[in-house]
Amino acid sequence: MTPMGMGELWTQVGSLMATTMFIWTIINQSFPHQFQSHIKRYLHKLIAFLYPYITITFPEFTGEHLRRSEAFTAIQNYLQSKTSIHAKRLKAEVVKDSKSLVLTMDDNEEVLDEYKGAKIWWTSTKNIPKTQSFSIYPNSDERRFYKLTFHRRHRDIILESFINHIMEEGKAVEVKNRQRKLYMNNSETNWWHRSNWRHVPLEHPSSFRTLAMDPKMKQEIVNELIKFKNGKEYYEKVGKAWKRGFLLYGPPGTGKSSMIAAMANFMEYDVYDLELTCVKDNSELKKLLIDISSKSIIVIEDIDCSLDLTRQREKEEKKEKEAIKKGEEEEKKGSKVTLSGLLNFIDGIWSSCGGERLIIFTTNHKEKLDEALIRRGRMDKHIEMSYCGFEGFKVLAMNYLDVEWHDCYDKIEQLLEEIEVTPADVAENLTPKFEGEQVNDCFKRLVDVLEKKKQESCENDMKNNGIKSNGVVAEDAKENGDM
Ligand SMILES: Nc1ncnc2c1ncn2[C@@H]1O[C@H](COP(=O)(O)OP(=O)(O)OP(=O)(O)O)[C@@H](O)[C@H]1O
Ligand SMILES: [Mg+2]
Repeated sequence: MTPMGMGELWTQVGSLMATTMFIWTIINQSFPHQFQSHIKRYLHKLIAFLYPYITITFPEFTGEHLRRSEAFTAIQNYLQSKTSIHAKRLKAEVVKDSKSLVLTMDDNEEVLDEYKGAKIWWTSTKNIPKTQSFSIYPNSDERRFYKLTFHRRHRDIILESFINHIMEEGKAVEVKNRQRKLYMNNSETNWWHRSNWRHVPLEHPSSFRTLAMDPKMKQEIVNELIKFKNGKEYYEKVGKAWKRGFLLYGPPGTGKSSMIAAMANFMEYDVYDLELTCVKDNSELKKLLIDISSKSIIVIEDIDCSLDLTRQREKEEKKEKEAIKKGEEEEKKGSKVTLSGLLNFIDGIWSSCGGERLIIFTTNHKEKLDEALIRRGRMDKHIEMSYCGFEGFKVLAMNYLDVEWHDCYDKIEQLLEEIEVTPADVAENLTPKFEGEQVNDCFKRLVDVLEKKKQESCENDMKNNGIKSNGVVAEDAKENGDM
């Protein structure tokens, strides 16, 4: 049956119902009471025979506080693709937190859907307000509904699995369409801005395709992320909170921040950039943690610089004594977050609320960090971001110059084996400096820079060896009593 056919059927059924009501009134007046119950039963059978459809209504707002219904939003998202293909009258709406316009079917439009062989009709309707009144809330009469109509023989399929199916599909579309956010912790909360986090849209273009690093390692990380994303049941089975810690370490400019952005884009997660020095104490840290949603990455960049957490346990006693000496005045300054507070943040009982989270620390000096902070289980995977190798260079050349191979590649490969240069340096030299700069010129600049670096490093080696050998000569001379 076409959607139009369905509409026509309803019109006919409407007039049939009116006729039935009319006959019913006559029966009520003319027939004795004992006949009425028989007639009533047959009339119900007749109506059910003529109209074997069931309707479920999903209103837009629910509850006393007129909250937007989750089911309505899920259906709106679920119907998007079907609406744009089948509906003739569409409505384009800007929906909160969505990165693009959402196309919905216009009022009184009808869309046919199918699920496991069952035909389903979706209609969008709106209650017209009877009275005009001013209110900050939508008029109680002026509410939209989605109506779901299906044949009663499909009752089980619809109620048992179709409703769950649309909720899941709708939520998945919402996650895909939402504008992801980059949050930073708010050092000042006041009565007009009480949230612990501020946010901006997350629009970093980094991806695993553009990341220059060992391809094997890259693939390993991607596989691990996929496993994590699909790991809800696995984490439940092993009785662990659904989160994973990554430690990214390596010299400046090797792509640690770019890796975080690539991970966020790949996972479609929000990023919470936690600046520890702005957090007053451990209890504020806990409050921040509670406000973090699931499907997110919590990042603490340069963890070795954030707080004096490095080898803190060793220093603990010494520090305590110093604190007493300096008095309370001194303690009031800066952050009072302790190592144990941070450890609790990562894997304490509170850290499991929310679920589906990655925690990433970055550092330039892994060796400076306290063992407890980075042990497996807290920072499950340690990823070294290192100097640019030939494979990484090829990715950068493709990104920046769209070149797969060039005559100078052999030379560059050899140079990259001999010297240490960061991907950031390589990228900078491959970037055309003016409109129309030739690929050859960019490669020549890079080769020149690499050769210069090689020469500098040779000179440094020679100098160091010289000092060393002079030193040895001096020592030998001392031993022999020549000096
Ligand atoms: N591995 C890489 N792949 C692609 N681009 C890179 C890579 N490493 C660095 N870059 C380029 O260099 C710039 C700086 O890199 P990034 O900020 O990721 O380095 P970092 O390791 O976080 O440095 P820092 O330790 O100073 O924070 C990036 O904007 C990016 O363009
Ligand atoms: Mg960085």
